[in-house]
Amino acid sequence: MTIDYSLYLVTGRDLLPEGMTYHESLEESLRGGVTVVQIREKETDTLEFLEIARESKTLCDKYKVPLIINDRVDIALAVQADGVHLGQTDMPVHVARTLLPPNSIIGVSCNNLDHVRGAVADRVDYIGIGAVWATNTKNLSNPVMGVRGIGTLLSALDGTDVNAVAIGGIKSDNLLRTLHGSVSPSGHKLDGIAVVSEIVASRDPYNSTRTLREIYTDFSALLEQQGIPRPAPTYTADSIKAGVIDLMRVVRETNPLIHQITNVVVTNQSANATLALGGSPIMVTAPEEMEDLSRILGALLINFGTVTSKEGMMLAGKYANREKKPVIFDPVGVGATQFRRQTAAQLLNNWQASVIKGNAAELAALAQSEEVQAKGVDSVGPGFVDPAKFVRDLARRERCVIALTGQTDWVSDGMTIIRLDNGHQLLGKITGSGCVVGTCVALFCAGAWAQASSEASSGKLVRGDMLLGAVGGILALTIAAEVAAPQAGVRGSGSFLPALIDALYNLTPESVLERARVQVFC
Ligand SMILES: Nc1ncnc2c1ncn2[C@@H]1O[C@H](COP(=O)(O)OP(=O)(O)OP(=O)(O)O)[C@@H](O)[C@H]1O
Ligand SMILES: Cc1ncsc1CCO
Repeated sequence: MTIDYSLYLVTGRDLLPEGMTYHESLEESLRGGVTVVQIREKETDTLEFLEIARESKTLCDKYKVPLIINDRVDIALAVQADGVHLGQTDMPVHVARTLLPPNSIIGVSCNNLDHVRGAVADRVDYIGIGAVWATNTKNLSNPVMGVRGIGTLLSALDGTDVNAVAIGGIKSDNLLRTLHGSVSPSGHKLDGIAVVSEIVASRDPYNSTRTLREIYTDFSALLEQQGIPRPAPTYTADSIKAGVIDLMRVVRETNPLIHQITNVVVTNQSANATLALGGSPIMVTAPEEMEDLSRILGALLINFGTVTSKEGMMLAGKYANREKKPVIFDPVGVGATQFRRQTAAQLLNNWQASVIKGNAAELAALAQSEEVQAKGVDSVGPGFVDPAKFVRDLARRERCVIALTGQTDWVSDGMTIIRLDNGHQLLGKITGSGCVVGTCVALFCAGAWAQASSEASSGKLVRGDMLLGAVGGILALTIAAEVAAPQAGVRGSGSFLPALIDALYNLTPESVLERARVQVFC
């Protein structure tokens, strides 16, 4: 039997809001579009469970939705349910199979690779993987694995026809993030998501279900679109330059608020660079402020050069994702310490970056490559043998734009690769030039966000062309450096910095068009 796992409801009567009957809640969620129903009644006596199962079966039949019973093979048999869902300590799959009619659906809960391998060997129909997020729902005491954990387990399903549903704390405000992030490095995706309290505890289960359905459908439509090859070439060097000067105009006209959680070394120069290019900086770190800020900001920059509030970084990215705002991540010195490696992994598990920007050593550490070595926050040595392939592969793995900085800058969204050859060697002589690149990228991404329509971002985790935003930010700073360095007052790196801010302030579209050295590879 083939079933649509996309919106899998797990019931739990203990979560029903006061005044809402089980029957009413289930019927409303079926009307709203749940595609599978699992009844989970851990504490209920057999007779009561049987009654609930009968009532559910009648309702599910009415809406032609399959009914799965948690744990109790006898109840599934008694009400002729479509299948059972088994936990790791419930009846073994092969025993359940001998008891159930042929073609019954069998699903198993998995929270580690051994569970998944076991389920594949047992030829189950689907696995439930979780918990994705922390949850208060009773009976869901599985370890929280985050979207990256889900992706790792999905790898073990490559080449099989076992379906996968993620479970644990999935709500309308993290669904898109869950769907985008829960992908294995080989590209294996979820077949559905299981929801408990967002629907069962809702006073309006019909509309709660519709909202989840809409998000799922938009995401699926986007995936289908991505399967269709793009007409090549989508970008040319000229279209990139024209797009960048247009973003420069949008930034100056819209004066976006750029929220920057950055390091103490560069905070002042980053705020001044933001103002010089026409944006408004806000450099706050307190976790309590993140939700309010997410609604008004144009882009968020998270630079962990000096981590002062990990919680603030966690929340800021989460809320920015919810608002489809650009999130620029600069994992400064990520390879330098174990703490930094762990923090980067935790942050990327919590939110989706729109652009990850770093020097060769930082991006190598993020990609777990030994090819480039670090000295604290600096990159040492000649860099990657094949930087174009490196940025493209990392962009595919992280499903975001990657900007690799250095004497030559490389940017990719996983399809297009762009090489940029502007800059000046004095940029390497001031601290935090890479950090200010991150600020400029955030500004141009905010411009891209302001320019895009909300319809065009349907199903996407961020609104606007982040590839163009990343290229724009890099070109603005590197071209400003070329303009600043030969100025009469510049006698070394000390006087270079204020001249650089002046050059950002006076940057003209003409000088960007004239100087930009852009090469596009598709
Ligand atoms: N020798 C150079 N010639 C031209 N441009 C350079 C040179 N060095 C750096 N740049 C430019 O400076 C910007 C910052 O790059 P870099 O890779 O040095 O950052 P970073 O190492 O992260 O800096 P920091 O850690 O100080 O913030 C890049 O966009 C790059 O184009
Ligand atoms: C020097 C330095 N140390 C931590 S962050 C930073 C700024 C450049 O990355």
